[in-house]
Amino acid sequence: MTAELPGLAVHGLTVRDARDRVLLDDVDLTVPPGGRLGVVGPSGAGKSLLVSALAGAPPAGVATTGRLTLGTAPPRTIELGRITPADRAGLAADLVVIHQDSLRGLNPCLTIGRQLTDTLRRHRPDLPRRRRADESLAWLSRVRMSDRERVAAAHPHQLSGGMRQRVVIALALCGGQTIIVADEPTTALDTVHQAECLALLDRLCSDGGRTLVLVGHDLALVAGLCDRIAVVDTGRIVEQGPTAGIVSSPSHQLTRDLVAETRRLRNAIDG
Ligand SMILES: Nc1ncnc2c1ncn2[C@@H]1O[C@H](COP(=O)(O)OP(=O)(O)OP(=O)(O)O)[C@@H](O)[C@H]1O
Repeated sequence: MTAELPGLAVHGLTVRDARDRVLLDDVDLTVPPGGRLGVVGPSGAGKSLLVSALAGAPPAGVATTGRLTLGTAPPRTIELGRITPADRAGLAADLVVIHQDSLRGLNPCLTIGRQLTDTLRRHRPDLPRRRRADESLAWLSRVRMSDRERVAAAHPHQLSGGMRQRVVIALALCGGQTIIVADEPTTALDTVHQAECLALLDRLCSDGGRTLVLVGHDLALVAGLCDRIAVVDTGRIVEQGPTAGIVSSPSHQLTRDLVAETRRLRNAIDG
């Protein structure tokens, strides 16, 4: 990756449903290498559609146009309206999605250890086979699993929701992809586990210099991790800029409402 290339850029992303209703409207977003973009918006704004388009996997029944550029050297440009199998393989090598529902990110039939070694085999073929099990355990330590041998031997349903989400983070990061797209990665968790998972994501992304797109509806949570924020409403980016500016002087009414709600909650907690 070079400094001139974006980590990730999407241009003119438009998604229409079968009745030609526009669900995402000419979305442009750019994240520099190692940058962190938060995408915030209310329910139904189009956040999940954006994530699926970035992953090159729009839902069936919608028509997608636009261009995705991944700033690897050489840069990879993908026409989102006609994704080829080679595009999909390239995307999977560079970008990984963390979903809000940990069960969706895990195979219920395989142990956690097996899922980690399979991911390492697929994405890090350079890693000798005999080292995969140790590397899997090392990733379980990195996501703060105290009893990592037990976790490695467990199936997903034998773990708590917070543990599963930490496993999902380990699985997403162990493959070495440089771009992480996290779709409300902690929504299903209580606030303590939320904070723990976000701190992990923060640290592990920093360690690897990874590019992060963090999608969510909670402005405070997203602003805590990201250097830029884009606000999405009914399929459009209504405002974007550095986090400090968005929070201190929001210009769009939706952003003002989100900031006011965040302040109200903080004041209520502070008493
Ligand atoms: N497969 C689909 N076919 C048709 N319309 C869809 C499809 N998926 C989503 N939509 C519509 O697109 C709009 C945006 O949906 P999306 O799921 O992206 O919202 P969201 O911002 O992720 O909401 P939430 O925060 O509640 O998950 C909604 O009006 C939704 O009904």
